Amino acid sequence: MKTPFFSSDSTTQYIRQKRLGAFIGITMLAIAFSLIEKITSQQKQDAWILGATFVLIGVAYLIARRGRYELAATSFALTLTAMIATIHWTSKGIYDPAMLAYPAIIVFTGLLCAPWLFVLQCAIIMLNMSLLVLAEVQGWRHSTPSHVGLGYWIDMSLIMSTIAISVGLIMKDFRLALRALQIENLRVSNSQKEIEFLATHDALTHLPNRVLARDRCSHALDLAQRNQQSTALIFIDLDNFKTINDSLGHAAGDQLLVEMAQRLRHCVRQSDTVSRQGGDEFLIILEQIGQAADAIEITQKVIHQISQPLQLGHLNITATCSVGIALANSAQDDFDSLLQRADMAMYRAKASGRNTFCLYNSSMDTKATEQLHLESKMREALGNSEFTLHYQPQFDLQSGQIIGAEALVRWRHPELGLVPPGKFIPVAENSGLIVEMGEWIVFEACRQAKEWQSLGLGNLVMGINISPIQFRRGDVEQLVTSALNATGLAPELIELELTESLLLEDSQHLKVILRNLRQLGLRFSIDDFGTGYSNLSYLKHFEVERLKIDQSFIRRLTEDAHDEAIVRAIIQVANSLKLQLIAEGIEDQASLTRLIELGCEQGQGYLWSPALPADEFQQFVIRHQTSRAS
Ligand SMILES: Nc1nc2c(ncn2[C@@H]2O[C@H](COP(=O)(O)O[C@H]3[C@@H](O)[C@H](n4cnc5c(=O)[nH]c(N)nc54)O[C@@H]3COP(=O)(O)O)[C@@H](O)[C@H]2O)c(=O)[nH]1
Repeated sequence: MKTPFFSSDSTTQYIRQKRLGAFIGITMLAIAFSLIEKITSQQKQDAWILGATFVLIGVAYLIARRGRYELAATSFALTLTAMIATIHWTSKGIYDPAMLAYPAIIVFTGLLCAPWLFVLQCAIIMLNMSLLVLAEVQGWRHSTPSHVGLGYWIDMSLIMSTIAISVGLIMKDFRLALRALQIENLRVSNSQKEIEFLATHDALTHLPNRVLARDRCSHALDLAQRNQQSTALIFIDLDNFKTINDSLGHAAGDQLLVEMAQRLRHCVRQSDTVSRQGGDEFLIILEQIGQAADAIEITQKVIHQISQPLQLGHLNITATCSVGIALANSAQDDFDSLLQRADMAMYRAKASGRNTFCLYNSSMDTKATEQLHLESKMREALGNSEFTLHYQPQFDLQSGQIIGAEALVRWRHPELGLVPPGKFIPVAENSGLIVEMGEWIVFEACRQAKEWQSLGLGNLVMGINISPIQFRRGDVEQLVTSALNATGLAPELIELELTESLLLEDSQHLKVILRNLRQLGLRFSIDDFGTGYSNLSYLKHFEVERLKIDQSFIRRLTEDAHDEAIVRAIIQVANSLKLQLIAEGIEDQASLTRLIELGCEQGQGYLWSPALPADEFQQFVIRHQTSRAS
């Protein structure tokens, strides 16, 4: 139902209810005064009418108190109309001061009652006045002007003050409603501005988003074309942002992004655009630049600024970034093509060790196409069972016993032949395919280990390489648990080989997974130990059983004093941390002898055997065990 006041929301409803009470109260007071005056001046008829009206309005008041506001307002309006009409006919007709109350009653009904009542009331008043005038004109009734005296003054004053107070209240409501309307308008216009801003800007950093960056870049490309200049797109990706976010929390991550956004803004001119693409990726569009050297200079400034220390809570953090630069060099270049090239260059910068930049060149396209080609072949290979596992035996150097095997994946492609893992594992990692491939590897390695155990080959520990990407994108805990359940292999016979770079991420998520797997009984080793980082503090946070000395140190062990020094240091670290140690890549007797002298306990390498297909490995172990027994 349509309501006669501003709107039907709860605020106006409240105002209407409050006003109904006030109007009834004021009117009852005025009628009470008038009633006293009529009684004292012996105007019995008027006194009866006023008395009846007082009672009826009192009833309306009680109805309102019970929450039936519509009914209360209707009875109040009709009672007043009936009272005035009756007074006109019983008292001084058209000369009666009660005539003055009509406008107030009309306003009241218009404000508080239903529209139909307003129309009905106006019709009743018009009809009543017409009949009064008709009666006067026809001489059926003769109205005498009011006697001007105290009674007249009281009637007029009561009517006028009732109207004045009611109008005053209405004006107050009106002003309140106007103010509410203004505030609402302001709020709407602010929200509209905010929506417009967010359509083109990033909510966290307030930098232009990709939509605006695209627009600015197109504009810059047009301008550069006209002025025979170039446009550079710089793609910035913060290194290890996920680690910071995971370990310090999202609030700290947000603070870092806001700070980095400000630093980037300070690196460029006002006319250049700094944009946030999402996550930890930013873009800079350099307008009207002359040559690549200009973009490189700004990129170096960016790398320097980003690597300045930053206070996050109580920690002093140093962030770094990897940057790709692409320069527009033809009229066909657009935002998307530039972005794709800058992105490729950024990945190249990441691959070459992070905290550096790379300028795009066309050879990257060839490499990228090759990788895409390999990636699609790998997807097919997974379906066609072209992957297989080879196993390299691992030895106890004192006893000469085989203690385990490392599972190493191989790809036999029908046309490409045997593709080395060094070529396809990085592509699988970049594309995320390593997750699916890794699932197959874990299941197959567990199945094979169980089979050998059942065949009586002994309790060989199976080493399985797990890529950091599997921890980030896959569910390693779930994977290993289901592989163990499915094959029935004892968890102690599995060793997951982790990379140093993974443990350096120091993520809470990783700690939880490793702790849960350790509780199952699994072992862990650190692969390629010694190649990565001098800071070994991560060994405190992650419990591992074994370090694997990288083969690059073993290869020149007997020729290079440096390598020997490193191997000796690693052996000392392992001894003091009470960790097992295995040297990989042992190819000759001299290296083996030296390693035993230095105190290394375990080894693997071509000296004994390369990684072998499962059946050959089985024969190898049987031969080895037989020769040792005889
Ligand atoms: N995530 C996974 N990564 C895997 C898996 N299988 C292999 N890989 C990784 O690929 C890289 C290359 O592996 P591969 O070509 O198999 O080379 C391994 C050995 O064959 C080789 N090796 C062993 N002994 C010798 C030796 O005496 N001389 C010599 N020149 N090479 C030798 O070394 C590689 C051992 O690698 P790792 O112990 O892992 O460091 C390699 O990085 C593999 O990790 C997989 O299933 N998942």
